[in-house]
Parts: sequence; C-alpha cells; structure tokens
Amino acid sequence: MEKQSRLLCSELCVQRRLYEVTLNCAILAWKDIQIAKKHTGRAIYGAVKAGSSCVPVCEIIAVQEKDDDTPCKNTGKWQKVPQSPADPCQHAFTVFYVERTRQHCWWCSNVTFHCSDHSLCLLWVQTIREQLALLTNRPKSLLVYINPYGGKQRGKQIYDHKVAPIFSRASISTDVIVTERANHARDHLKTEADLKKYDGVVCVGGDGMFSEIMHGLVSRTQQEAGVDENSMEETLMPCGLRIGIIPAGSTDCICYATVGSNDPVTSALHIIVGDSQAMDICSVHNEDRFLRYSVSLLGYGFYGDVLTDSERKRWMGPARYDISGVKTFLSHRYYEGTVSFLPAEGNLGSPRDKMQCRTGCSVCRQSSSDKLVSKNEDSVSDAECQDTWTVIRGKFLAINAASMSCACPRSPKGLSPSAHLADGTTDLILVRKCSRLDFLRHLLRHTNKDDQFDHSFVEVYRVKQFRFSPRYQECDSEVDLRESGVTGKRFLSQICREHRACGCMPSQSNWNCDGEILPHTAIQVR
Ligand SMILES: CCCCCCCCCCCCC/C=C/[C@@H](O)[C@H](CO)NC(=O)CCCCCCCCCCCCCCC
Ligand SMILES: Nc1ncnc2c1ncn2[C@@H]1O[C@H](COP(=O)(O)OP(=O)(O)OP(=O)(O)O)[C@@H](O)[C@H]1O
Ligand SMILES: [Ca+2]
Repeated sequence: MEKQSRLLCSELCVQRRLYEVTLNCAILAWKDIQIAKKHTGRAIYGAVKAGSSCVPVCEIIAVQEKDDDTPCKNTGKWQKVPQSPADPCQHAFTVFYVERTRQHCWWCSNVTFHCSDHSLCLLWVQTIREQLALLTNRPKSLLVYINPYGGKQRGKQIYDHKVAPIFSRASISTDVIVTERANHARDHLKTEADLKKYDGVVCVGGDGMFSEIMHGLVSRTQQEAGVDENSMEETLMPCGLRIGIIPAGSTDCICYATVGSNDPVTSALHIIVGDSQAMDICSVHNEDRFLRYSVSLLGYGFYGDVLTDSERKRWMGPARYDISGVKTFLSHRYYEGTVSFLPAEGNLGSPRDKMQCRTGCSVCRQSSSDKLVSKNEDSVSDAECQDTWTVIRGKFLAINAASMSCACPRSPKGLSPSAHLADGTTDLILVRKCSRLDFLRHLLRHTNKDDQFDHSFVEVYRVKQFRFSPRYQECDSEVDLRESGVTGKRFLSQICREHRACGCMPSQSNWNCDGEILPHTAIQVR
C-alpha cells in the first residue's frame, strides 16, 4: 500500500463507525480507526481482519452515489437520511466489488461509505471512476446470444435475473438475441453481425451453444482473412473478439474447465473485469473437407455412442447423458481402427505429470512463445516431420482427444486432468478393449482422485495432430462409396469373410465433437 502513491485518503463512516479510507491506483482500503488503534492486523483482500478490508481496483465492479432513499447496506432496511448538516452520514457512495466465496466462485459484494460533505463524496466517486476507466481490457459493449432451450431451459431466466443486473451496474451496454433455431447464432455471427460495435460476444447456454458461437466467429475471421478452412495446411487466424460463457447447458465443460465453476454470476463478473484465457482449437477434416472445430472432447466409441443415444432423449434435459451412459456402458461395444499421431515435442509436459493448467500457466506461455519463434524462423513444415508419426492399430472401447481437461460437474478433474487450455496440443486417450468391470473401474476414476490412466488397457499421448481410420471402409453415403470405388456389396463381403467364425457384426461408432455428431468416421485432426 505504501509503495503506491495515495490518490485519496479520508475519514468516512461505514455502518456508523469511523474508517480511514484510502485509494491508490491499485487498491481501495478501509480501516476501522478505533480497532486499528488496538490491533496491528494486516489487511487481506476482500476480507475483514482486525477492522481492515481492501479490494484491488481491478476487482471493483462499479461505484455509485447513493440516493437519499435507497436501502441501507447490510441491514437492508430503509432509513431516513438525517437532515443535520453536521451528521457524518448525510452523503454516501457505494462500491460494488468482487468477493470470493466457495472455491472458484465469485460474488458481487458492496460497501457504502458515508460522509458529511457532498463534494468529498463526489470526489471519491469521480476518482474511483477515473481509475476504472484506465482498465482498458474491460468490455463496454457486448453482443449476447441466449439459447432458451439449452440444459434445463433456464437460459433466459438465468440471464435476466442473475447476469443482466450486474452488466447494467457495470455500465455495459448489450444487444441481446434470444435464438429461434439451432445455428441462428452461428449464422448471424458468420454473415450479419456488425462485430466492430462490440468488445465481446456472450454465450448463454451449454457447450453446444458455445460451439455455435465459436464456429461463427472463427469462420468469419477466416473468411475476412482469406483463409481456406478446407485446407489442412493453412494456419488459422486467431479471433479478435473474446467469448464469455454464462453456463446454462447440460455439461458446461468449457465454462467449468476455464472458470473453475459453472456459476453464472462468477462468469458474469469475470466478463466485467475483462479476464481472458486463450484456448486451443482443433480443426477436424475428412480428406480435404473441413468438418468442424473442437475445443473440448473429440470422442469415438463410448462418448460417440453416449451422444448418439442421448440426442433421441433431449427432452430429458441433462439426465439424458446418464441414461445413455448406462445403456452404452452395458452394450459394451468395441471398435477397430488405426490411430496415427504426431507427438508433441519440447517442454509441453505430459498428460500424467499432474500439472494443472491455471491462469498464467507456464506451459501455455512457453508454447505460444515457441510458436512465435518458429513462425519467424520459418521452421520445418509438417511434411518434413512425416517420419515421426506413431501408428497404433487395435480394438478400442473409446478413443478420446481432450484439448482441455474437460472438467465438469460430472467429473471435476475431467477426462485429462493435466491437459492445457492453450498449449497447441490435445491429449489422446486410447481405451483398449477390456472387460466391463475394468472399464467401469476406469470410468469411476473420473469421479475420484485415482489416476484414470493407471490401467494396462489405457494409453495417453500428448499430440499435435492425429488421424483415425476405422478398420472397415466407412459407408457414409452413396457418393462416398462411389468416390472411393467401394461398393456396398464389397463392404458386406469384406465383413462376412472376416467374421465367419465368430458370427459377430463389427460396427462403426460416431465421433462426438464437443457434443455434436460428426458425419464421418475417418478424420484428420490438427
Ligand atoms: C460410474 C460413474 C462413472 C461416471 C463417469 C463420468 C465421466 C464423465 C466424463 C465427462 C466428460 C465430458 C466431456 C465433455 C464433453 C462435451 O463436449 C459434450 C458437450 O457438452 N458433452 C457430452 O458429450 C456429454 C458426455 C456425458 C458423458 C456421461 C457419461 C456417463 C457415464 C455413466 C456410466 C455409468 C456406468 C454405470 C454402470 C452400472
Ligand atoms: N432456439 C433454439 N432452438 C433449438 N435449438 C437451439 C436453439 N438455439 C441453440 N440451439 C442448439 O441447441 C443445442 C444445445 O444447446 P446447449 O449447448 O446450450 O445445451 P445442452 O446441449 O443442453 O448443453 P451441453 O452442450 O453443455 O451438453 C446447440 O447445439 C444449439 O445449436
Ligand atoms: Ca490443449
């Protein structure tokens, strides 16, 4: 506190006790004068210790001069403001700030300072506002998309009751669009929205809604930069706008894995203070056709089957995943295919190093500075690295690529607890054919502290690129068959020839790409 020069220091009342209130460019602090005389307790952020409290300026949401007839802070009671000019409580201003509550959860708290002098009150309000105006990473204007049908269909209610009031308190202007159909937000962002007007886009919904908005923004950015999304060789342009997520879906894994909770108020406060986190995006292609982007889970086998089954049960809301999960678990299907991947090199850690990705993560920082260096040095192209591809052929219950931890309320540490949000890699998890009991043991470990990779039938690799091809030629459409020269007859005879003895029918799964089914099973991922 002493190192920063003081902007203001006054004796003001809080709940009729006299406080020494100080403001410098980093911290607002208030100290109970009488208690401070008795104790020499040190102030801690946002908490009261021996009568002292302080809050970093960057966590102040707003400051407001208090009207004469507004309810008094803390008591909630309506109070008549004393008329005597000597009354130290005649004028007041309220500071709204971030308070930490449960783990990773934030709350908007407030404190009201009273003083006898109106001009002093105004000076405080004005000075705090000036300091807030210097925080240039805060958004002023936001474009909000609400999916009214995500999760438990409470998106609109969550936004109206929990988020809009704090945005308006923080003087953020918003244009709100309640979507009328699937892909409404994506198409609007891709072709119509005047993005120059906004400092960010807000997604009220689940992972599927986030995916729509991310696709809209990423595609728009590539169109404007002249990048061909169908080409696997081109480098994507990063988006200029940030996406804020107000969780209102069924899994909310992208929100949970970035913010640490699925609480709408916490998310709204992170948006207001201008926090940001870079995020890896995988592009998924089939031959030279772009299919989709993925930021959380690309899953074939178990998670593909859970999703396929759960789509028919959308009316059940979030419970559909549990019902389909049990059903898929019991069906115990395995799939054959070949996975090839390009392992990540350098100091990118390993999926089993137990290092969790946090704000300012050193691995992600290192990775982005490495990318800048390699760009400048025009480093070896992917074609030259062909020989380092690893090829694994086998029978799998699940093939999962987690580009982030995929932590969510169902699995608080996620599918790959040490995966990084922005290191340019994805953790490829191969679960080979095993008994039901073993698979259950593996699944259960997603919900406790045990290592889900510590099984003989599970392998995990940190990779930059991977490919998958199912053992049997995929039969996506007649066009595909004609193109690849494989006839339906030939496909069937191949199966019959190879499975004459066991009589079982080998099948194909679908890829679950952030909660959407991909139309192809043979994919290339970067
Ligand atoms: C015994 C309990 C085991 C619990 C195991 C829980 C593991 C959960 C891991 C969740 C990983 C989520 C990854 C995120 C994916 C999102 O991009 C996507 C879109 O929102 N969500 C899903 O695909 C939704 C995927 C939802 C998957 C739910 C799977 C539930 C499995 C239940 C198996 C029960 C077996 C019981 C046998 C008696
Ligand atoms: N107005 C709408 N009507 C129908 N579908 C919509 C509408 N708006 C968005 N959608 C679609 O609804 C799908 C699901 O939405 P969302 O992700 O918000 O909820 P969820 O699937 O319940 O949650 P999660 O993705 O976290 O599992 C998205 O893929 C989105 O494209
Ligand atoms: Ca990653």
